[in-house]
Amino acid sequence: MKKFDALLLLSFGGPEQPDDVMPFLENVTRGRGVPRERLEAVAEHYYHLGGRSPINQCNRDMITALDAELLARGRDLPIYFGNRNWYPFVADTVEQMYRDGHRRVLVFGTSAWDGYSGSVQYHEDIAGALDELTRRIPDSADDPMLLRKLPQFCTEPGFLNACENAVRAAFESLPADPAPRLVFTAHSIPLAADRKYGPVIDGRGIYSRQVADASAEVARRLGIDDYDQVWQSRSGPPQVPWYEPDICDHLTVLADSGVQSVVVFPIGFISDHVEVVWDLDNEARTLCAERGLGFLRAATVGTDPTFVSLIADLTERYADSGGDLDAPGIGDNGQVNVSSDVLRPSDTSPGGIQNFRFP
Ligand SMILES: CC1=C(CCC(=O)O)c2cc3nc(cc4[nH]c(cc5[nH]c(cc1n2)c(C)c5CCC(=O)O)c(CCC(=O)O)c4C)C(CCC(=O)O)=C3C
Ligand SMILES: [Fe+2]
Repeated sequence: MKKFDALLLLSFGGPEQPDDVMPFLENVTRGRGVPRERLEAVAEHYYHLGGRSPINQCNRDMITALDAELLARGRDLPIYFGNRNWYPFVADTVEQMYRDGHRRVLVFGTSAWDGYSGSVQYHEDIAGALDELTRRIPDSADDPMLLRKLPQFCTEPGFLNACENAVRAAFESLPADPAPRLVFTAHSIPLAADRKYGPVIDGRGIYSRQVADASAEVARRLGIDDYDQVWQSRSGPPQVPWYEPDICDHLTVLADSGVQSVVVFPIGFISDHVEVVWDLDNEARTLCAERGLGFLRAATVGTDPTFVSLIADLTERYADSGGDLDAPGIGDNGQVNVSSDVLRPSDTSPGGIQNFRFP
């Protein structure tokens, strides 16, 4: 039986220079009904940052940190980098991995959450890249490749620990009195989109419930009873309902109600990309400055050793437990041939462990 012998870090991608911005945004929004005006407004955010998103560098930093951690554990597992929306595109990376001889590949996706954007869309990316591989290298059918997507990690203690560390560090850097208000934020999505990925409980889909549950758990660990969990970076046509309140509207309400300072923690994202450095560090911070509301944005989990360690744990947990090509592909949740001693209850959920193979 072949062993998993490489890891693919699969992410969103971002532009590297001003000329990349519009083509990148067109890739992101193709077929998604985002109004042109919203696209142009978002392009401005990227231009303000020099036409460059920090996301690719964040991911490269993660690869460096993870590489060191895996080596320290005695695992020599090359890590490759592929994206959905910009270079290096995942189909090119998967082709390169194939040409380099890898046939059993683990995939780490850079979103913690279930639902379409965080999980299903990454599954589509993997399936699409494999499909493309069979066109680019028709012979690959005779010597096929298996990609195994590691599970969503929003309930993993390693992730929650890293979140807790980030928020605690923010609070410790501020005077304790008056206590700042803790505000969690994540990417808003349309209510209808959320309800497509369940189970739906009290009208909410899995993504919004996971964000609420993870926020509650981080607050509980910190002994904070009173906090808010809000949304950010809404797009889409105005008549379509998305999750609210928006972070900026909410900060206005807090300022009006006499709150003096806030710690904003972007629990929805793992690195300091544009939604964080523009929407929070710029828009939300400016609004707070105008309102006289103290603002501190807690760090994303980034390359916190606790978080890097979690990814290494996930890698090790699933690397040694079978890579047979007769394992079921996507849609066959719960039947992937992971040995039962490592299988977690959440592995059999849609965001759990998934094998993808040709075709
Ligand atoms: C849930 C979620 C995550 C978290 C899960 C995950 O991390 O994957 C996430 C992450 C990200 N979203 C990002 C950027 C963008 N998202 C957009 C649009 C949208 N996001 C959505 C949801 C999410 N997005 C949705 C429902 C849309 C509407 C269009 C659609 O239904 O797909 C648009 C188009 C313009 C606009 O409308 O804002 C852009 C440019 C970047 C990269 C930032 C950088 O470049 O540094 C990252 C990490
Ligand atoms: Fe997004």
